[in-house]
Amino acid sequence: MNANLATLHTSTPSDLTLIDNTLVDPARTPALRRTVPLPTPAQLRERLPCHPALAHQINQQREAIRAVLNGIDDRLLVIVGPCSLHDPDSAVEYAQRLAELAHRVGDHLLLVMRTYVEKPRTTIGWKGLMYDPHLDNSSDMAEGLALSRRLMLSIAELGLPVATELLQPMAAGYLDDLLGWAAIGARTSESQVHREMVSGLALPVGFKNGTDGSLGIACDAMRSAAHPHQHFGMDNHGQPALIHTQGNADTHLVLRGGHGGPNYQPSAVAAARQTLEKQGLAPRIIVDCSHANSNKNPMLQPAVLQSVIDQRKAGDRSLRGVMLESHLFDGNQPMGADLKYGVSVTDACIGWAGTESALLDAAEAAQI
Ligand SMILES: O=C[C@H](O)[C@H](O)COP(=O)(O)O
Ligand SMILES: C=C(OP(=O)(O)O)C(=O)O
Repeated sequence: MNANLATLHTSTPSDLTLIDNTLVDPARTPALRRTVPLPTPAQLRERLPCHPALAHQINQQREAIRAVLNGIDDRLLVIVGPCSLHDPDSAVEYAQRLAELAHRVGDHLLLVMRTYVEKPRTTIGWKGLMYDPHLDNSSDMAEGLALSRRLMLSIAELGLPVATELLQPMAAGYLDDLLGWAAIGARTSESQVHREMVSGLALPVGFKNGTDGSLGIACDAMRSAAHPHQHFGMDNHGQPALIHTQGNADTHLVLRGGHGGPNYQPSAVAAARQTLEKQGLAPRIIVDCSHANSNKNPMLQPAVLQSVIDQRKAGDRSLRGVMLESHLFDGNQPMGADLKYGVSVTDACIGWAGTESALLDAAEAAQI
């Protein structure tokens, strides 16, 4: 017999043990999978409630974002903030500065804070505050969920609309009542499960083009999410459920560039607009000034923002908003023991000084 085959582990029926009504081989299964119970979305919402006045504010913010996306309000939507939140103190300090700036530029720009607590990874890496709030691979997700919700509540209390990427559909119920806007990222726009989830969300959602630059998956996503779905899911009490959704009419395209380069230039935006129109989709476009649109060089983001403003001034009203990755200080840093305050631990960001000046310039340019 082949020596490799002889060393293969083979279980006999008597080795099998009943765990959770499933017969498993205990010599193998525990090493592959371990489960830790988490609170349900309803339990977390009860512990950290969104009180009626705040819920009313969030509904009004969703309406304001819809009005911008639909061209009823001529302001530019600006979804701005850290690539990821990793430290509550710097997140709140950032939010305080942004809330103050939001008032100053509010006649021309509608500011929404990126409050990203889940990170999609190309391969592996830190997955965000929700998954690993102590930043040490201890993966205290119960604390991560609570901390994420607490932070979003604090940011919303400052009067800012809250934006995030919804990456894990089962986690959406812990946070979605606090969101003014959400993104489906480049790595998940093609996913049926995400499209189903979006079809049941009562908020505006941007679908990003794929990492290869393809618009088709985001357009398909918008068409799919506009429809009612019946899908498998979990209700807010943690019960597996058949979910019936109504369809979401408030989706839009987010151009983030791709492997072939940026797609914010006038020719790329015109092509995107035509693609949307050909498919009967509303020409609502947001440009992500970061990622492949800035070749991951955060210092190029203001130039991308300027191009969007110039295109709007030249008459392109399909451009309804921008995204910027911004933190208190420029750049990023590797995850480690001595983290610098206010510096991103994921993608490099533009610092507050550069952010503030780019947004003040944008507001001024919008009035001319
Ligand atoms: O915006 C963040 C990153 O671009 C995204 O999470 C992918 O990151 P990674 O390629 O470092 O895994
Ligand atoms: C991951 C992000 O973007 P994308 O999906 O475009 O890579 C992000 O905005 O954090």
